[in-house]
Amino acid sequence: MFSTKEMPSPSSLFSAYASMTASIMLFRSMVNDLIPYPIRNYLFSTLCYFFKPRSQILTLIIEESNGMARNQVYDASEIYLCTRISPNTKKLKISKTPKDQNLTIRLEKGEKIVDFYEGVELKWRFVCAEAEKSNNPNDQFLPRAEKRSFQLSFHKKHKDKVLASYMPYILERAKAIKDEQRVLKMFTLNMRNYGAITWESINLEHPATFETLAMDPELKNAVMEDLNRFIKRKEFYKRVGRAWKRGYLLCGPPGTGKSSLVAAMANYLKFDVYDLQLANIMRDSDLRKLLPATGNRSILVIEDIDCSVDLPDRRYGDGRKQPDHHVQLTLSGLLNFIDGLWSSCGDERIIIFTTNHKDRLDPALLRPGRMDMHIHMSYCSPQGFKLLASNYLGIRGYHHLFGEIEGLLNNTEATPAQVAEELMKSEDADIALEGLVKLLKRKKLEGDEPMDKDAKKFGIREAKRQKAETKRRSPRISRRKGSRRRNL
Ligand SMILES: Nc1ncnc2c1ncn2[C@@H]1O[C@H](COP(=O)(O)OP(=O)(O)OP(=O)(O)O)[C@@H](O)[C@H]1O
Ligand SMILES: [Mg+2]
Repeated sequence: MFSTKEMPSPSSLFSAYASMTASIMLFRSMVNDLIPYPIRNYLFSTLCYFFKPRSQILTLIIEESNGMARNQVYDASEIYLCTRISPNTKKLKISKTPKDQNLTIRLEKGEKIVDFYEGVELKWRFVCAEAEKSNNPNDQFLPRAEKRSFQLSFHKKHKDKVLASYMPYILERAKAIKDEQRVLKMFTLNMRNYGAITWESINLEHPATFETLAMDPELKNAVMEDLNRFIKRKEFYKRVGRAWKRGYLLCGPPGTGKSSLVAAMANYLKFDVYDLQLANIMRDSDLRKLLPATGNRSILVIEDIDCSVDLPDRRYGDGRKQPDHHVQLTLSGLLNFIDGLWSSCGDERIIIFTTNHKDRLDPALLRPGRMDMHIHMSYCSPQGFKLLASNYLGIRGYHHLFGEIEGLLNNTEATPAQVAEELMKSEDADIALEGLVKLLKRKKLEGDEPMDKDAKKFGIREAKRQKAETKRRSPRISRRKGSRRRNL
């Protein structure tokens, strides 16, 4: 403790302060005179660097484009953040183009979002700044472009986790969201003038799914599992040196759901469909052009393979016979194309052949290893009928006509298409099911149902033979013009 006597007087304190200030000013003016400005500036910023309190926050800047190319991390973040919008978000931009199925939601400038990943807090901010002025005098009247970016801030100690785990997670999630919203395309052949042939696309809006498909439940599961395995095995295919492709042969009578199954597969995998109508292909060179022009993640479908190939007398669309190099497009020729050219380009491809007559197919197609899975679509079973009744009429449980219908289905060959058609005739379940009972009884009376198993097999074979015979006799050109029903 100071006694009052020992305390410095205010006048001595003031004079000490005045002399210190004078010395500092003298020192400052000496420094200003002796040390040039850039060096002073450098020394000052270095001192600031050492004495500034250290921030524990790391901020990543994710810009929209990386020079000329778009930044995939930005696009993925934009998609991902739409799923993380909290009630605290104040402004959002929404839009929808005619092509979009859903509303597109985007953050507005300056909006913030807080996300949590494995216990780490991540703060996102959407930043929108005016782009730098262009030096090009022609651009001076154009509106200044915006430079958009996301700023992602988090504690420095999580840097590795964010870069190695959170970022890949965002890319993966964004891909899954995009796949879900993807509008599938259906490509068909477009004949141009002078015989040029190209793919033309429309949106594929076929509503068939595995849930709505009436087929043997075990077979349905087997197909779905096969597709799942195929999708997951990119690395496996690479390791064993095989092209990442899979082939299915769908066979069964007309109206058993082959085309519906193709659509269900496309909807399930979110793959585009390329419908290759072989009857329209005149030249080998068309195939060479068309097959590599198909996209990844797609299904190449060749319907009715039994009647599309081995046309010995292919003509131009106008009926003129092709001059010297008249082409016979054989199945083995096509398979060679598929094995060679098609296999060497692209990934995640599926090829599907459909046929009503497996027995008429070239053995080359049936050879083991050629098509990975043979799927037999058959007549409507009692189980299949129940699924259709539930889908079409909303009957989930019991109906008094079920017993009779199931009995009739066991003894008649009604296709799911025929059953579905009857069920669509009335919204009243009683009326629709009575209609179906009548149809099945009529089919039974007409003798569709043979007495025993062997006779039944013979009946199917005979019907097939007759149908094939009719087809063979009909002029080919009319088939090419589209007399075959295309359901996809
Ligand atoms: N298994 C099924 N499950 C549900 N609906 C089906 C089934 N099979 C056929 N249908 C109905 O019948 C219609 C025709 O079926 P689809 O075109 O799939 O038969 P397909 O086997 O391809 O016949 P085709 O051999 O004549 O090409 C479908 O649009 C669908 O409504
Ligand atoms: Mg079909």
